[in-house]
Amino acid sequence: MLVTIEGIDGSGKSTLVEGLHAALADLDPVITREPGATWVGEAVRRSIAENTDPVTECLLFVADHAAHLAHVVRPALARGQIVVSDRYSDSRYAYQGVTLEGVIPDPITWLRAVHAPFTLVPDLTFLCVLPVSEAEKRLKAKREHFEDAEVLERVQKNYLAFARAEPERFVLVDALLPQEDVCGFVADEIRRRAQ
Ligand SMILES: Nc1ncnc2c1ncn2[C@@H]1O[C@H](COP(=O)(O)OP(=O)(O)O)[C@@H](O)[C@H]1O
Ligand SMILES: Cc1cn([C@H]2C[C@H](O)[C@@H](COP(=O)(O)OP(=O)(O)O)O2)c(=O)[nH]c1=O
Repeated sequence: MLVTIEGIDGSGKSTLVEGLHAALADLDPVITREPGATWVGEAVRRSIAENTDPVTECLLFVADHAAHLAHVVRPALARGQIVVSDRYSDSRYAYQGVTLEGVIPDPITWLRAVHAPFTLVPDLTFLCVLPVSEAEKRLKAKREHFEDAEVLERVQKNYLAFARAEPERFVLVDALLPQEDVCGFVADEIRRRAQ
């Protein structure tokens, strides 16, 4: 079973995934992430740091996804393990759908077409949702660089549209709840679906 965790910067994904290590330990899941599960992530980090052009950055994110699938996700699924990924293909559709606006016509359709021949669609996707103002408050306390509020609003709008279009795959998570409640809810839902 392939489970993905999505949401805007500061929505609590890393914190949630950290909690899932303990909460799901008996299921022995492979807990992984995009970008950065393989060395290709280093190229992505560099492109983010150097503010490269949006097409180059997008294609590096896609390369990171391809390497993640080939070297981590597919082998783990073949071994019968549950895979939980902090960000996955929907991050591209939501974020690069915004960054490629005005650069490539209909970017989300293009992004889906680029992924379709080689990606694996997740069985279950948790979307952490909270007001952008709250995410920014959390991020300000934590780090220097993050997307600006206007971009995050548009990214979250994309995510919510994807969730409406695929209600059987997406589960909305109230990211304003305390960390333990978020983790408990997600862990219970993964156990229920894994049966
Ligand atoms: N449920 C929560 N309630 C309050 N603060 C949270 C919650 N989850 C995470 N945080 C805090 O918000 C900040 C961003 O969380 P993080 O997990 O890094 O988000 P993301 O990985 O989605 O960017 C961190 O400082 C974290 O401690
Ligand atoms: C995986 C992915 C991430 N991103 C963005 C989201 C973040 O702003 C940045 C780094 O991702 P990440 O390290 O997951 O940041 P965070 O912990 O805040 O969620 O890259 C994309 O734009 N496209 C993608 O496909």
